[in-house]
Amino acid sequence: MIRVAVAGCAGRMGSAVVDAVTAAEDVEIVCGIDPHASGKADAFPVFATVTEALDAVEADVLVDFTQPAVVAANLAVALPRGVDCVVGTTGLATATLEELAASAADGTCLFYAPNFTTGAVLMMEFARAAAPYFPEAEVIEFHHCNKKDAPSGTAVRTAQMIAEARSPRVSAAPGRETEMPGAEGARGALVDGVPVHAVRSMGYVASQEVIFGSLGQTLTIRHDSWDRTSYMPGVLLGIRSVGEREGLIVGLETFMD
Ligand SMILES: NC(=O)C1=CN([C@@H]2O[C@H](COP(=O)(O)OP(=O)(O)OC[C@H]3O[C@@H](n4cnc5c(N)ncnc54)[C@H](OP(=O)(O)O)[C@@H]3O)[C@@H](O)[C@H]2O)C=CC1
Ligand SMILES: O=C(O)C1=N[C@H](C(=O)O)C[C@H](O)C1
Repeated sequence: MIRVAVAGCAGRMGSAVVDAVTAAEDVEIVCGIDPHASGKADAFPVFATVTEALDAVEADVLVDFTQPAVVAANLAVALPRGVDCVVGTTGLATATLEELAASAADGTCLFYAPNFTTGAVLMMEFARAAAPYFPEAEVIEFHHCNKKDAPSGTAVRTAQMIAEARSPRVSAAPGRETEMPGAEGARGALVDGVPVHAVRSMGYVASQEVIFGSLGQTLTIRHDSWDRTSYMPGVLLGIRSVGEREGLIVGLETFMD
């Protein structure tokens, strides 16, 4: 049995992780961590902080779906203790992930996936494949209105992958210089040179379009998560895989066949 602690266990993603881990036969929840849910009667103990949790309970893996402002502090407690971390919380800079991984005990893995759905991983891989052939590329991401970070972690990773793969030719699409006074941001935020547009609305879980353009043609790659169960096979794959790995790993594709 892989013993799992879930940080953010009362949240939208954390509660879905609790359900998925509970339903799986080879993994078990040993505790949850959530500041406003701690002490509530449950099938497992819930603590207010990761420190309290790991002082009280033996865990092999910490799964973190919390908030951009708190995730680094949670990982800074777990990694030096040798607890492998499976992280879905977005908003962490690559440099911060590298620093946290360097603080880990020997043999410990920090696994971060900006998106745990197979479909989004493929969308990013298709975008990487298309990037060399299209001079223009823009990302539009659509999320529920409770999301705390913009742009999304998936959009940032997509833009990075496009930037790495595209030819050095400069885009001919107009940028900030065309934005009208009072409408700054109309051309999106530039992430590694790729314009990213963030839509927030009731009705969405998570969707993204990557639009490529060249002479007389566009190519649109779109992915939709309609339900948070879409992330759970990827989260379970991460939990089952980190025990065999060490150091920083970014992206679910590392563990996909
Ligand atoms: N990688 C992926 O595939 C996905 C990533 N995400 C990311 O996961 C994160 C969580 O999203 P979501 O579930 O929607 O957010 P929620 O706000 O629904 O859940 C976050 C939970 O974490 C709790 N929390 C706050 N501080 C701490 C702490 N220090 N320790 C433990 N728990 C804490 C919150 O409590 P309280 O509200 O009381 O403060 C809340 O219950 C976001 O960064 C989101 O972008 C989301 C979906 C998929
Ligand atoms: O907050 C969310 O909901 C999601 N966050 C991740 C991100 O920022 O990319 C993954 C997915 O888009 C859902």
